[in-house]
Amino acid sequence: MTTPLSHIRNFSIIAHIDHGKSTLADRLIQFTGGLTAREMSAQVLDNMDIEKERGITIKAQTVRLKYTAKDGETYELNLMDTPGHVDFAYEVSRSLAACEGALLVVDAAQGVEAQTLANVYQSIEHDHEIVPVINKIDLPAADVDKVKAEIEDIIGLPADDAVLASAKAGIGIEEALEAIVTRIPPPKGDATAPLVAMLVDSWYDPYLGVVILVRVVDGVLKKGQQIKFMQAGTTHLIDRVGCFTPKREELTEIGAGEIGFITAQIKDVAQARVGDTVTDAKKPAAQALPGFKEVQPVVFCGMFPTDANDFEKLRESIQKLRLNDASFSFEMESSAALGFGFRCGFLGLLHLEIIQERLTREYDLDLITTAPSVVYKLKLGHTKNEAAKEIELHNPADMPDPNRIDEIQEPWIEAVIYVPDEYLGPILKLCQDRRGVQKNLTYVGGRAQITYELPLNEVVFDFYDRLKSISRGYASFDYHQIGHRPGDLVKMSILVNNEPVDALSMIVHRGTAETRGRGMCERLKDLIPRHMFKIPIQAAIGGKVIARETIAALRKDVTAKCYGGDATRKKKLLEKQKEGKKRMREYGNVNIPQEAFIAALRMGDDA
Ligand SMILES: Nc1nc2c(ncn2[C@@H]2O[C@H](COP(=O)(O)OP(=O)(O)OP(=O)(O)O)[C@@H](O)[C@H]2O)c(=O)[nH]1
Repeated sequence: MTTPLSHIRNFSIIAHIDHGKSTLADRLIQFTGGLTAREMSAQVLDNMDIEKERGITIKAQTVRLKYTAKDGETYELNLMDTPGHVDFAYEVSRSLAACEGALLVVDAAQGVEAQTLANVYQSIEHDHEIVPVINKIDLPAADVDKVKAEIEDIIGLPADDAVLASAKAGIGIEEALEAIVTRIPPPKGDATAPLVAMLVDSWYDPYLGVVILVRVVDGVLKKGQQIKFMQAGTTHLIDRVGCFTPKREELTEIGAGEIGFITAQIKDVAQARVGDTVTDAKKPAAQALPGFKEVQPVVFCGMFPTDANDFEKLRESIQKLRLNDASFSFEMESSAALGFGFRCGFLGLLHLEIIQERLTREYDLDLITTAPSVVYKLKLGHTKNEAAKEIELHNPADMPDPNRIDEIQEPWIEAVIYVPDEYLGPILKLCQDRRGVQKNLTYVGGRAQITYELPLNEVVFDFYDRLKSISRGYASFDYHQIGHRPGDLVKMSILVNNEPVDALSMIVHRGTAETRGRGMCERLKDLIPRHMFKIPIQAAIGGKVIARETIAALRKDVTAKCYGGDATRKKKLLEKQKEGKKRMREYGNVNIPQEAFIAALRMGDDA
């Protein structure tokens, strides 16, 4: 038996990072008896190690709670946890589409922040009923009245009846549950219509294969049913249906308005894309649900094993990770200097770092990650043998002959930054330095809301970190892509000991090339250890060197006395010095430590 629509409530919790979403979710689970105190681990919804360590939610999870309200009725509450970082915005959007309402958690000491706003607007777009929850009222710095005023002024939501809570201390939990039942509307749907369900999330489970989270809109999903994914066009036989309480529980069916999981002997998450519509294969719905969007990786980098013998291990590990994350892409790549590896695509730099960290930590791999790059569009003129064409460039090392390039286009974003007044000046300078175009600037209650258009390339590497450090953590930031635009862009090569290092080459704006080149050389100078010989580090555009640093020799330079002598003699001497040394990853005899590749891109204070 499925629960009647009137007794179902589907809601998510939206919040800025660290405002207490996961802690509140855990409390709701605990209060409704989903888990005994002993079963509650530190945080049940954030179930990946890295999520716990970084304190961020990556994959959306849904928990079904049974709550007997003060009206004496028992309700089925489906709580969706949503990721909080800009890199995972699409997953947030899908989760929101599966709900009728949201708890808006705002930190009583921090107040409304940019991510809160971005999520609230999305939630409002989905016609949600939003219940403000002012959390962390136990903190000495809590200022409930100020936060209420902010919710009303900035977001435009009535905050008089906001729930006052401390998720940590367990205050206001029942009030939050009552608000869910009384203020959030039940789902609408037609249990007798043909099956229409939204694919909200999918992940790989070693025992069950691909697990798919669905929100049934109309009809019923049953074990043994033949289903069809309308976008993918594939059909599958459902072998399990169930829900999480948060323990996995098997059911016989998931009815209209409900959220639950299915398995259907699917091997690869790429076959179950978030946003697809699930219908009955024999009695399909006339129309798919709106809003399906293929998520595209925006940041690319190469990943190579430090030890060439680990290539197969890297391939297997990447394949395993990909099983659980269809938004991450990879293809084989070979480089003269680095050997065999993979070119991988990510939703953002945080996504990249998470995957890199998992490969290193969970799969015990020693990796070299090349300079991340966004995707450029190139217009190429015709040659004797080839017609004019447009190509996408994922790897700066593949840049064609500049003479053939008619135009280079780079991706742009619109960013909304939210910052207390006193940090406004430095933030505007940062945006300006990153080639930003200011679109809007408004003040709301001592804070500025700034809208900028920026080239993604200038944001991807360390913009977020810089923003946080300039504003002592108070600025917040959210963005979406707004398409490609032509730019005066050039490829900058980095030469270490006169050898170009492909993995460090990057595409830069001509106007900032010199500053960037100088910055790169200076940072590399610190990152590369001293060797037996002097190492020139140069940044060059085409054949022209635009910046240079030199790493002094560690001890007496044995080649110094051969100036004017021939190159082979120099080489012999160097070979001799190298004898007996461990083989290292080398570029023209220079060993570059792996952290140098990303670290060199962090632009620091100079840009
Ligand atoms: N003092 C106090 N601290 C709280 C309260 N609720 C949560 N915290 C703390 O705030 C920090 C962030 O809480 P989380 O629940 O992980 O925040 P989150 O919003 O889920 O963060 P993301 O998953 O990154 O979006 C943790 O250190 C919590 O212990 C509260 O009511 N009072």
